[in-house]
Amino acid sequence: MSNDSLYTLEQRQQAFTQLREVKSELAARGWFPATSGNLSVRVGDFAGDRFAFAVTSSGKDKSKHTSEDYLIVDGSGRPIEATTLKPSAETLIHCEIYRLTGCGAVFHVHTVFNNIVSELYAEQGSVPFQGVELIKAFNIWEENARIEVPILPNYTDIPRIAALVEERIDKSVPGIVLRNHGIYAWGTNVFEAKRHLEAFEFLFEYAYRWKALNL
Ligand SMILES: CSCCC(=O)C(=O)COP(=O)(O)O
Ligand SMILES: [Zn+2]
Repeated sequence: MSNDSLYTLEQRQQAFTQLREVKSELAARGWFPATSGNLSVRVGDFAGDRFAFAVTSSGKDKSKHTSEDYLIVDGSGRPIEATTLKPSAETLIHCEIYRLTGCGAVFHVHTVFNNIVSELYAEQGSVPFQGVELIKAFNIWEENARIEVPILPNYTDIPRIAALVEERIDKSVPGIVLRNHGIYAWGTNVFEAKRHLEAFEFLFEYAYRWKALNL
C-alpha cells in the first residue's frame, strides 16, 4: 500500500487506465475542445474523511496520450506523490463532489449545448427537465419525473465556486453546471459517471433544440 494505505499501486494503475479509456472516448466526440475539461476517478476507499483520486493534469490536450496525463491528489486536491505535474485547475470542485457524495468518478466537459442551455436558464438557477425517458439514466424511475440541474456562477476563483457546491448540489441529480462553462457529472464508478454525463448531454441538446423549435 502507498500513502498511508489509501490505495495500492494496482489501484493507481487501474485508475490511470480507466481515465485513459474514457478520455479517449470523450475526446472522439469532441468534448474536450481547446484543452478544456477534466476527469478524475477515486483510488481506494474513503478512510474516514481521507481519500485520494487520480485526476487529469492541467492544460493538456485531452485528445492525446502522454506519460504526463494523470496524477494522484488527496481530498484537498494536493498531489500526494512526488511529481512536477499540476492537477487540473478545477480539482477543488472534484474534491467537494467526492466529499459530499462519496462517489467514485467525476467527469467535466465543455460543450456548446451545455454552455448555451446554462445561459438560457441562468436566471432560474437550474435547468428543468420533465418526462424525458433518459432521466431514468439517473436511476429515477417515477412516472413523468422532473429534475432540476443546478447552475452555479462561473467565478474565475475556483475555491469560490467549490464553496457553493454543498448548498446547490441535489443528491438525486448527479450533475451541476457552471454558467457558460460546462458540466460536472459523477457516479459510483467510471461506467456510471459516463452514463450520467451522456444523459446530461442528451438532455441539454434536447433543451436547446426544444427552445429553438418554439422561438
Ligand atoms: C481552456 S479551458 C479553461 C480551463 C477549464 O475550464 C478546464 O476545464 C480545463 O482546465 P484544466 O486545468 O483541467 O486543464
Ligand atoms: Zn472547465
